[in-house]
Amino acid sequence: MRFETLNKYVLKCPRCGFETEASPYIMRCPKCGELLDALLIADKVKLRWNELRGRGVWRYRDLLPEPNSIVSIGEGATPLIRLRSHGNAYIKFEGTNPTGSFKDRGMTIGVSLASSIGVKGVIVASTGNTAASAAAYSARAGLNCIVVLPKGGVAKGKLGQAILHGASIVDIPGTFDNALEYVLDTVLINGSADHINYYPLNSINPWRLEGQKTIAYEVFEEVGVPDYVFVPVGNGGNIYAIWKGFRELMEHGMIDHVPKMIGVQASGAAPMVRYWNGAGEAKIENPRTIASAIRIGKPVNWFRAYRAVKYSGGAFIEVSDDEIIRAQAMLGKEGIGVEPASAASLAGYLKALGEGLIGPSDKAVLIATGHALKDPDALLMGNANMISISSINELRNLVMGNAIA
Ligand SMILES: Cc1ncc(COP(=O)(O)O)c(C=O)c1O
Ligand SMILES: N[C@@H](CCOP(=O)(O)O)C(=O)O
Repeated sequence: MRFETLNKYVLKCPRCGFETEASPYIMRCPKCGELLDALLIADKVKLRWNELRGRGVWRYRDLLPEPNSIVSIGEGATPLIRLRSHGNAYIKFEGTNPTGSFKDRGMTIGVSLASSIGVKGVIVASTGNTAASAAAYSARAGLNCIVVLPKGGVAKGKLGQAILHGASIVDIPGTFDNALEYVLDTVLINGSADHINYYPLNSINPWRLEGQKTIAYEVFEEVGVPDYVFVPVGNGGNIYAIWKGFRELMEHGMIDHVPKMIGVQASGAAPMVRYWNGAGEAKIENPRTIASAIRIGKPVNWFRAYRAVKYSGGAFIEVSDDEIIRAQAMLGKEGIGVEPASAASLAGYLKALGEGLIGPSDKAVLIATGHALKDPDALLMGNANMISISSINELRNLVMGNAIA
């Protein structure tokens, strides 16, 4: 069956070269099992960069799937904020997306596609943000949504969002890696989801990642090609998507090189760093970190993430939970509220600067993937500037006087 909405794409296996007509359902290579890349066919793309209209993800529709009807809540067009403390570093603040994370860029494409192929609902495994986003977009589309979560492993804000948007919440014992295994074993047969009424929208789905690649397009419009892009890495889809976006700009003659992609992981959950350093497979058991969004031991997109870093000339680095929390507080002092996983990109940037991996004059974009309100417990662990008073006079003294530093 031919899918008109995807007709400017082909699906290709990056490992064995298998190629097939684009389909919303086929996600893994039927020959070797690798995740398939959705590649634009150059002569089917009519890119009119100077005529781009609108804001956000769909501004770049020339380079995206084009479903008949679009399910959108206003995703993308996030601010790029220059750090006061480090003038060559810019925060791409994905926390301003409709559900507070970069996942919305992908869900607008994924849920639009799900809607146009006529499934009953969507299904995801999640550490929380994918669940919140899938729940909101499927509610918008009038589709059911099943979210499979590691019991006790999801921050309250995200769980609350999934509840608010009416998702069916299934929790399982174990980690996110177990949850994803449950979902993939349920929905994929020979790498395809064509037999099932619930459309999988984790990052194995190459169409969802097409939405996330628009981060690269926005960065390009805002500051050109930075020297480095720092990305927190969990399941590994986002760093690949951003690299793919820059690669496509290069393939269409808009730029002549891509930025070096730096994948940042928490040291207790750093399978990509382990693989990068030649210390074993990109897998660890029992990942541990305060940054629950990236508490992932077996990144399903490990090969995609690896290619993004390797072919851009970047690196994978790890940061401790203390460094993450310090970076979160530092951003807080600049008025930018991010959840712990998102602060990993600043923590990684500071580490890379400190170790001389990058220089202070290099232009770096740090992807701040999710909003601070996602994880209120992490915020409440910080040192509060709380002062208890019991009279108006005490407040007057504070305001008039010297009691507040
Ligand atoms: C806030 C946040 N940051 C970073 C990540 C990591 O992204 P990826 O899984 O695409 O590597 C996730 C989810 O995985 C996330 O929710
Ligand atoms: N942090 C993610 C983990 C799942 O990643 P996905 O990109 O495969 O959906 C989440 O928010 O659940």
